[in-house]
Amino acid sequence: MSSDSKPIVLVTRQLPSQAQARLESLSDELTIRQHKSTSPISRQDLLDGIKGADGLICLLSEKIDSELLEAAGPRLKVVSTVSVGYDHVDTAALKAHGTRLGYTPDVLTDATADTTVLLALMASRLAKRSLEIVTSGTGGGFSLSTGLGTQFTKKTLGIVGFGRIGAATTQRLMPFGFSRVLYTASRAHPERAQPFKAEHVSLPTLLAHSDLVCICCPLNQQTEGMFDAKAFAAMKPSAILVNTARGAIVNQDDLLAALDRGELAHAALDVTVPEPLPKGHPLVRHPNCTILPHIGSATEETRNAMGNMAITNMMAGVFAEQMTAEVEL
Ligand SMILES: O=CC(=O)O
Repeated sequence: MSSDSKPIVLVTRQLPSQAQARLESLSDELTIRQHKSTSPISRQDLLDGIKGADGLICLLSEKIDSELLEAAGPRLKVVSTVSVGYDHVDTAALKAHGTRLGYTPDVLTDATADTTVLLALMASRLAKRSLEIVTSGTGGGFSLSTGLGTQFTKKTLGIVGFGRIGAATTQRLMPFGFSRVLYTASRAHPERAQPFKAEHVSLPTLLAHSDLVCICCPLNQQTEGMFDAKAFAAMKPSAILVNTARGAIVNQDDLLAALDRGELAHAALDVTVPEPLPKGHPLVRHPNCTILPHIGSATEETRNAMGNMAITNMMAGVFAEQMTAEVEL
């Protein structure tokens, strides 16, 4: 194919190594424009790079809206996001533009559930405090009565959003000894819940009874700001909150006030608004808040699988074929 007639694809980031090699192997079929960096593309470079493109591979850091679609022009057939969440995409604008949307569910379920467990254990066993003591050299060694965390034996687990990641998180946490599992979801999932005897309850009931609350739901109009002052006031003062979904599900000002008031014991967050939080942000400094830099799916295996699925979705979109995972717009 001559370079003039080859479809043009914009890729907004350096992909993980195996996926990058596959992308480069497609250069006979595609004209690839790539922001070959591990840092986000600037908005201006995105708007310039998308002009006349047939396909886009993007990340959750890029806002896909009508301005971008207008800059792209009528050839843009597919947006393929390297993420399971697509709250950064204006789906109505995409539909109106006649552009398909690919995403990467399933392949990141295990890694994200692992990260949720990691944060739950870090919070329950006060890992932030212990790491700081060792790093600052202020620790006095083994202590019988200080630095004591809590354990999950005979406690109640609350899962907010009982999709693939919520269920995988529950499966991993059950061996820690939870005696009861509650979940909220827009509808009951009896089959998914059955192995754990998980009970479908309202959010207030889940918050009132859970010792560990894990947010595993997508960000949308219903869930934005769902964890606000009222929700924190309803939690057990001994409870731990883990968020590996999206930062905007939690009202961070309300969370800070709730932690200061002792309305919950600890918040462990993989996601925040913005990402990263500015240096010295009160939540970063808070002794009862543990923050990771959005590493939910960050394993070699998973990120390569996500990159590969995004390439497959992009190719299917550009050549009018069936995608591995397409969002119904
Ligand atoms: O947060 C990551 C994703 O949505 O894949």
